[in-house]
Amino acid sequence: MSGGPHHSRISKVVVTPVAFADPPLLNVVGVHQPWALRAIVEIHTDTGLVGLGETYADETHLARLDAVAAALPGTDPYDTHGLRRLVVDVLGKETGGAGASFGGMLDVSSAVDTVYSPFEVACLDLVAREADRPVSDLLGGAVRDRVPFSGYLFYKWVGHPGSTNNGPDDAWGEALNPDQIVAQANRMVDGWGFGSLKLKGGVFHPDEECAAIEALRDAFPDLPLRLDPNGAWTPETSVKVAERLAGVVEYLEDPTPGIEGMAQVAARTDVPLATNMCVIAFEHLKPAIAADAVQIVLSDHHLWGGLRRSALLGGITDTFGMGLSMHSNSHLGVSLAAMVHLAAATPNLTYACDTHYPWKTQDVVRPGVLDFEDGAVAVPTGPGLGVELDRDLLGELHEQYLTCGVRRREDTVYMRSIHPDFTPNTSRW
Ligand SMILES: O=C([O-])C(=O)C[C@H](O)[C@@H](O)C(=O)[O-]
Ligand SMILES: [Mg+2]
Repeated sequence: MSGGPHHSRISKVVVTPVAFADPPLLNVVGVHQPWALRAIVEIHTDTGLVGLGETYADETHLARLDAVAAALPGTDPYDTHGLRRLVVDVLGKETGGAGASFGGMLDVSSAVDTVYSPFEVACLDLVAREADRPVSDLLGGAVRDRVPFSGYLFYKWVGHPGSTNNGPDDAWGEALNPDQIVAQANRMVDGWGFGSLKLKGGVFHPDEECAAIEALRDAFPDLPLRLDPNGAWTPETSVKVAERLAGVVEYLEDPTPGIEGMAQVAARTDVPLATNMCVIAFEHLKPAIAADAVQIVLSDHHLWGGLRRSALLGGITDTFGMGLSMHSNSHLGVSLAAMVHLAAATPNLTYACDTHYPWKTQDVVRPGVLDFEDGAVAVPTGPGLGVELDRDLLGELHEQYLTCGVRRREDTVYMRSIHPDFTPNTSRW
């Protein structure tokens, strides 16, 4: 028998959809449903290791994850280029070559990136566990040992009308005016120690949202502030808001939709513009840079094709003298761990990252690793991502998925079930 080393192979892949209680957070397209969905990806090897990933769980996406999961056994967890080719191949077959949209908003290459991401993260978790090193070491090593996050403020209702999850009212209370937003910010800062704040806008007239930012400035004179209306304003309105909030916000995020609209605004203000809407895939970088449309890109490893491609994005923004920040969606601890390792190993990530983490009351990972102190999470130093699944909690949240009835994120549909005349506020003001 030859005495060469045994190279681990993927033996089994499990994708578990989960649902967790989500408060009624308002945004430009509606309101969060009572349940947020995620999928937890586990990749097992024939050497007995398990690597973890986390992603969205809309049913179209889930079907794609399952198709890739079925094709993975026997492959090499170190071969992430091979993994990507496999995802392209599987998605091509699944869509009959007709193209693949994700959640009705992303194009083919983004669907590949989005499906590839949790498998890549799980493979890196595996490889790092095998090497007994943290994932950040696979990304070039941590350049910081703590990753700062911003407190993510939302306008919100007191509770979900007619829903029993979270009880009729959640612990956060109503936030529909500047005083209530300041109260919410106090709770965020007191509980988590955040050193910067982001307000999700696009819900009310821009004058009201500017007043909320000004109230936050009065209440927290030293904290950097951001406002993100997700494209609710015209370029003209965006310029007016930028004039009003110049020197108050560190950046305005997606004030208006599209690279062209953002470029019109950028030409008329010195307030930096950030985006996680008009630059969401590599092919958007060239036109955005050529038009000088955005000064800051928000990375997101779930959308940009995993941790290594997000690191590549960091290199590109650095090359072109752009800022880099990090976007989030409602997520659990596996995603947070991956975000922390990526941020730790990205030298030019100079803004505090976004996170929805404080809004959730349930998780699938064992507690004690990802604690917020002074608004930052210490980079896990154990092997891999550094987080372990709690099988009981995973089972509980999977059961919630099975019974909750939600199968995709539909903020507008849910809002219309409460306010039938609602139309999304995109470019409304
Ligand atoms: O920065 C952003 O655009 C987001 O965080 C997008 C999210 O979907 C946010 O609007 C939300 O959770 O409602
Ligand atoms: Mg945004």
